[in-house]
Amino acid sequence: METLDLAPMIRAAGTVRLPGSKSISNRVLLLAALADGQTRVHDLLQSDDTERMLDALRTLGVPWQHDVAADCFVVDGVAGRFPVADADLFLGNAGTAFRPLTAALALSGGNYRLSGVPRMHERPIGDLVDALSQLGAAVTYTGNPGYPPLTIGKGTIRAGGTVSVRGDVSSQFLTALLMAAPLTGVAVHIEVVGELISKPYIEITLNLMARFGVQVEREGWQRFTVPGGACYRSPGDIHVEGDASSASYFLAAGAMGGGPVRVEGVGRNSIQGDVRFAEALEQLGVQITMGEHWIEASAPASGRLKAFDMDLNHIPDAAMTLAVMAVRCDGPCHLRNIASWRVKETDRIAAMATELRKIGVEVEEFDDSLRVTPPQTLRHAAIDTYDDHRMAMCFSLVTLAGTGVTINDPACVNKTFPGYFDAYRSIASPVPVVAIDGPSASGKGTVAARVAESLGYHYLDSGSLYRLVALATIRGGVTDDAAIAAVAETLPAEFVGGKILLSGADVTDAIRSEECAAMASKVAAIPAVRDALLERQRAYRQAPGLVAEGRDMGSVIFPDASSKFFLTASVEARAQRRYKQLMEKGLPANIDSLSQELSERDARDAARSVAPLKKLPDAVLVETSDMTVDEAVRFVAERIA
Ligand SMILES: Nc1ncnc2c1ncn2[C@@H]1O[C@H](COP(=O)(O)OP(=O)(O)OP(=O)(O)O)[C@@H](O)[C@H]1O
Ligand SMILES: Nc1ccn([C@H]2C[C@H](O)[C@@H](COP(=O)(O)O)O2)c(=O)n1
Repeated sequence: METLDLAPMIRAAGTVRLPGSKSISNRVLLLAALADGQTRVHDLLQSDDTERMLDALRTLGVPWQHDVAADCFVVDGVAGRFPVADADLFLGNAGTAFRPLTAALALSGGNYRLSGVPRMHERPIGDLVDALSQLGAAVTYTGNPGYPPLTIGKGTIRAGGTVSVRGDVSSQFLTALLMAAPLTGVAVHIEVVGELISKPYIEITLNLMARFGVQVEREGWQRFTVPGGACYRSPGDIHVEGDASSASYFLAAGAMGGGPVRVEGVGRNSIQGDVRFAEALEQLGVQITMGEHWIEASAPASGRLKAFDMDLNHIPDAAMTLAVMAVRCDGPCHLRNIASWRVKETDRIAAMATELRKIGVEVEEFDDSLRVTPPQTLRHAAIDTYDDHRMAMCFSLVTLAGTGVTINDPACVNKTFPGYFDAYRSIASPVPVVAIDGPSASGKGTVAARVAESLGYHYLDSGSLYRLVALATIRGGVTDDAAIAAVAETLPAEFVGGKILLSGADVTDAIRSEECAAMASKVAAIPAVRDALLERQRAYRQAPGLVAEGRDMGSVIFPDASSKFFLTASVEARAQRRYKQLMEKGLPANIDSLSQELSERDARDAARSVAPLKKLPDAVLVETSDMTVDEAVRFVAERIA
């Protein structure tokens, strides 16, 4: 499985042009296909879900082409009758393709077989099939009753009458019925049973049907009438708005990372319900400004995101973004009325709870709500994404809450936003790292500590971690690699006020012995030890920045470091420095044996197979043999990017 490591971010600001809305794109494609005349669709979302719809339309004999020069998709409508009357359609996990196509094909008088990925076969469709049956359609389940896959036969469509459909599981059932109703040629009255959820999505459907010439009459949200004889006519050109759900990640980034972050493609006049995410952000104190086609978000003036308790039924997709923002709020947050999460790409309530807990958040999970209590600190975790694009995009935001994350299967964002991570990195700036590597006694510790102090950055002496493992190993009499790695995994070390503690005891001087240094070099060659210490070292990357020194800071731990240095000096110069250091501490020393030990240690550190000591091509070489400490510090400080 592919994974993506995201560093902790220090701020977010900039502008993102949004990809087209998934909900609008797939509705427009189907309406354009069913319409009379040619439609030129501009700004169509190009992603897995729209590809499923485009593939299906091609299989059904609807002519369409991508006019690359004009940057639009041209669909030649079939005026309500698909040319291919017998076909197999695979629709992946695209609910916005599966439900409307089911309805349109069920009322088309052909024979079709519709299937998807395993998760699609777990997503209920029974309420839609029941409603279509009331109209005389012949739809049967080929797997579990109530779920795809489906077989559609030639039904006998009944004239007039009223059909009822449940509105409290997925609003896509009503959308599908509404869009397909004109194919019957007769008036169709639809009554919604139960409280209609996600109403803004129905507004999108009605708005787009009107753009294609079909006006639906409605009485509140309970009763809809599609008039008899209604048929779709192409509006000629149609523009797809930017995706308001995708906008939520960037607006949240502006709120969590300072901002301003502007999204272009949706704004004040959007027909998408998820633009109301901006109102939800305002309740958190976020500063929002809006134009006709853009929205901008900046952090609250107070600097604190306010805790919230909100009914989020009207913005179910964007609500996921709020669940992750809750980790930075100033108190427990309750997300209510989100039961529809359970039947989306995955059970999003369960998935969100599981993954938030991995990063150290306290989460209470209820049937239709989530309560999130922000922790003092977050920890790094590998986030499972459940083949759910929104899980991947949401969890990128924890990088603005003080920790890095690993996103498993990041390509799942292709469902709606193939370029998501590039767009995110274009507005989010990683916490800067100055990586200083080099051999023993080259002066990297001294220089790194001074540079960190002058910049006000955190400081990581990575060698001390290997020395601590070495000391624990010596003291515990541990010899085999697996046991040494286990020591590294659970190393009970603390850094308190300039002192280094192991199991609570001060070992600041003990880890500096030559015996410990030699052992450190040996345990550092064990791959499992290095793996065990990896995230522990990365956790030092915190705002406002980090200066990290060791052997593999620039190559393995922080390969994206903003500045990299390789500090070195001749063996003679380094042996002299170490000799002086020991003499000052009143410890016995011998120049020749120090030279010998340094050379052996350098050779071992440079020859090992994992993370060997070496100068990277992108590191600045600092030859300190003839430099004073002050000169070396100045040399580095002047070259920090
Ligand atoms: N440019 C320099 N000129 C003279 N002495 C220096 C210079 N840089 C460092 N020193 C001295 O050399 C000694 C070793 O330096 P330091 O501990 O910083 O090296 P190091 O590379 O971090 O070593 P190790 O990897 O063993 O921890 C210190 O006493 C330090 O003051
Ligand atoms: N990033 C690091 C840091 C240290 N080591 C190993 C190699 C050294 O011999 C030993 C002690 O380091 P020092 O305190 O002298 O910097 O630890 C490493 O492999 N990778």
